Amino acid sequence: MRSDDTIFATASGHGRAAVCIIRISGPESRTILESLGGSVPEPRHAAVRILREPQTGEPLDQALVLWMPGPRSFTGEDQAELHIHGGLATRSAVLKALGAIPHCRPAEAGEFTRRAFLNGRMDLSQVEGLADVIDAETEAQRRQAMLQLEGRLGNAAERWREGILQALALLEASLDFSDEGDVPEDLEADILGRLDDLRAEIGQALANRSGERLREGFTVVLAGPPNAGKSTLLNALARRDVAIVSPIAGTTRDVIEVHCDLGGLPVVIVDTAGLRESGDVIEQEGVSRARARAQNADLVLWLIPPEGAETDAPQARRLLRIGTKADLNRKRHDCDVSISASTGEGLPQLIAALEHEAEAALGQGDAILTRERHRKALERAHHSLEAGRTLLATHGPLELAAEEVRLAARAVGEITGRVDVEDVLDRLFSSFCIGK
Ligand SMILES: Nc1nc2c(c(=O)[nH]1)N(C=O)[C@@H](CNc1ccc(C(=O)N[C@@H](CCC(=O)O)C(=O)O)cc1)CN2
Ligand SMILES: Nc1nc2c(ncn2[C@@H]2O[C@H](COP(=O)(O)OP(=O)(O)OP(=O)(O)O)[C@@H](O)[C@H]2O)c(=O)[nH]1
Ligand SMILES: [Mg+2]
Repeated sequence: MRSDDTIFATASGHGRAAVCIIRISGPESRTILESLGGSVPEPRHAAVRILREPQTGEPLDQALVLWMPGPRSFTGEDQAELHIHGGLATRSAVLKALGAIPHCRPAEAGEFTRRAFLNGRMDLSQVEGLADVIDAETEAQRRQAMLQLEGRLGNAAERWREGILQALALLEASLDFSDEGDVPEDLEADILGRLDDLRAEIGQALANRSGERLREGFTVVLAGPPNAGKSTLLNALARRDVAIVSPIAGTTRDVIEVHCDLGGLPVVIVDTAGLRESGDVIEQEGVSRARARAQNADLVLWLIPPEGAETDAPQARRLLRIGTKADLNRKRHDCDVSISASTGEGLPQLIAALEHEAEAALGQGDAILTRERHRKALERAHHSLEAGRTLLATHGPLELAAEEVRLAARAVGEITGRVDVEDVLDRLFSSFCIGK
């Protein structure tokens, strides 16, 4: 796709709506605004215009228009916005008129943000933060994403990279000045101190895994024998009728996921097939999916009906035993919590326990790293710093020590995209919606 095209897209939702925003970015933006709206308003000041079909002069709509010349715009290039009436025919008429303008084409998913990145308006970590702001479903996710969009991760990564490059400069200088390959003692101690400090800081960021989990949500799998009341509990927690409930054992076969907000924290509740040996191949497939999900869950709720469970609980990282159907007056005493999804008894306690578990695992958004990509890059940096400092301390070849430090700087640079990250870009930008 040509990056000197002028691109346009609907930036608002796609149904019938009160107002629809069409955004335009690229060199033809000003000309387009003139040919549709007659005249261009003051930069960044909204003005009302009648939009007309450029060829025929036919009025298409009344709109609020914005002119945002580059580089002081979201994309860093000339941008315009049309805030039109949100009817379907209005939208297609305006989009059709735009499509007929030379060098002007519909935008690809994430292309506005890609241009903002390419024009240096935001770094890669901020682009990820923006994607997460759009996808945030709970308050804690929004807060974490917003901190990343504001540059918390990017600034830390840049600071680390500069520190590593300074240590590298000292190392390279000593390489040039020492004929024996020996670094003066005080300089060696200085470089070692710097490398160790950086390694410790990066190690600290790596130690906090809660950012990734907050981004993805805390996964709770409901598991238990058939008829234990798993789907009934899912419906109660979701407060809507998501899963089919019946007195027939083996009702649920597919894995059903519901995203919940528990006290601002994202919790994904997963209903699964009741665990039992079954001759039915479809049910058996459901059972093996249930076991797999339980194994990967942050928490398994093992639901035990009054009559008990014939099967053992599945393998799980963490498991709470929940006695179900407490209203049947046959309460079990071998459980962490007793509930009745019919009467609501015990549900507040269960929800409080879930909130507590989620909070312990997700923290309060104080983690700097939020994706596996960040962790992988910093693990490589950490490893190279370690290798570099060991080579230096044991008077190994200085060239090799310098190379390790160089690798560390490059690995940290991947976080902001200051070094080649081509493979990451396509995947990241295509995860955006069209118009962003
Ligand atoms: N109508 C509308 N709302 C929107 C956006 C948009 O593009 N259009 N955004 C986008 O998706 C977000 C806001 N993002 C933006 C970020 C920077 C600039 C910008 O032009 N910044 C200039 C300063 C402008 C000024 O100070 O008046 C700059 O940083 O130099 C614009 C939008 C959310 N809301
Ligand atoms: N009395 C009583 N009955 C319940 C309660 N919870 C569920 N049931 C009933 O138990 C039966 C099974 O409930 P489900 O929620 O479908 O059980 P399940 O664990 O999802 O079962 P499978 O999908 O077959 O594994 C239904 O008839 C429910 O109405 C409860 O708290 N009290
Ligand atoms: Mg079920």
